[in-house]
Amino acid sequence: MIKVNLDHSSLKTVELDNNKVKQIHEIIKTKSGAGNDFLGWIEWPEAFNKNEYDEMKKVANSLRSKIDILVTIGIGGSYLGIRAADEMIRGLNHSDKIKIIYSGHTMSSTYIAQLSEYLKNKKFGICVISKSGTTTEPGIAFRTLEKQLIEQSGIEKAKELIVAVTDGSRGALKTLANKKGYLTFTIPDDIGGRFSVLTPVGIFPLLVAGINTDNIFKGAIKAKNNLVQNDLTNQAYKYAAARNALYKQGYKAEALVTYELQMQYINEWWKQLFGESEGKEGKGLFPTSMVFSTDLHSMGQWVQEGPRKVIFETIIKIQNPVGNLSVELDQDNYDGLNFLAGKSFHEINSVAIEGVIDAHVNAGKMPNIILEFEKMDDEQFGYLVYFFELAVAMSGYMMGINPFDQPGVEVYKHNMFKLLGKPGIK
Ligand SMILES: O=P(O)(O)OC[C@H]1O[C@H](O)[C@H](O)[C@@H](O)[C@@H]1O
Repeated sequence: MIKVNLDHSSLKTVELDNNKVKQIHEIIKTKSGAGNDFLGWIEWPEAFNKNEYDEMKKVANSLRSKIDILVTIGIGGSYLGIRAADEMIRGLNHSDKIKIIYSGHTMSSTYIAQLSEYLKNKKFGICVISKSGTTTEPGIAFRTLEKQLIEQSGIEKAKELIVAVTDGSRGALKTLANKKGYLTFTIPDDIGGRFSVLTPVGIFPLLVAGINTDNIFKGAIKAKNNLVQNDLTNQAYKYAAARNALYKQGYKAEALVTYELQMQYINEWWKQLFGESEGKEGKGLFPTSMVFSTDLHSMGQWVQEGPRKVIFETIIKIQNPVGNLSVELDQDNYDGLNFLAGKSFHEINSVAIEGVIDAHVNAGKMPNIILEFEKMDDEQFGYLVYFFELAVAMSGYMMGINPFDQPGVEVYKHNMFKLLGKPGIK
């Protein structure tokens, strides 16, 4: 369901380090590398707690009958994957009765004030998500919106409308939820935040959104069963080895490019996955992203003629679109576009992809890795999550770092707490 095409990458097969891939495959398989206590995502698509899943389905169904809006409150791994899945699967203008609104990923006073205003007199529920249970952004957003929900619905009703997803036993959010009588679902200890979208972090809100999460798991299991080879025939490893080979040649950044507007948050989710996993010890490709053809009209000039050997592109190409409209024939043809009449939008988008690849690779000397995706639905979402998680494990180990920690993120948090006067922080 994902094929890696290196025809336009300028890489020769010998530049991909098959031996290293084989060694690291053993390390991943035997769980003997750095950060090996965070490999729970490997078995998760089959090993997840089925009773908890059934319970989540029940709670989500009951919540669907009581609300119009689900406000999820979370940041980083407790935010991006949910939005990525929702927008990719349901689309940007869907007709499902439940709308998801995201909060807790900003401390912008304007954003929270406007959201709070918007939620006045609306039927909403809250899913507050934090693995550590101590993150400031979701913590303060929850204080505000929880209070509003209680005021709007009364304390007893609010208890039915608030669900927390957090650690099974530790953290302030777990304590708070227990004390106040809010339902909780568990993020396993051995799955880090950025690897957690297939845990209750993503699955519970997506169930509330009416998304078929069985199909998401089906896709993830398919990936788990497909991506078993210990060498470059494994497509996730091939992608990891290719980006490492370009990194070795001196490239500093990788832009993930999608031609599908509703996959913009796949890009955002991917940026956290690769950025937090690899940006360590002075190493790591800078993960950036673009949406084409939108950004060709703003970034296209830089990509075509800016400095070379800085950035390479990884293009997501969708084989089968969801809908397939065609351009209409217009009698007057004032815009001169009748030469496109009868052609489908997908055909035109696909031709654009070919044209752009040719312009960027041949004229622009910009390597392109192509990721061929079969489609853009629930099953494909599960597949791509597993694919990229396995790829980043391989890629991070190839770079010689621990892909499963994020020590650098703590530095800003410490400074912020110090400036805000948090007790016990010097
Ligand atoms: O889920 P939480 O514990 O609230 O964490 C949310 C996010 O914030 C942290 O700063 C980490 O760097 C991320 O990896 C994490 O996804």
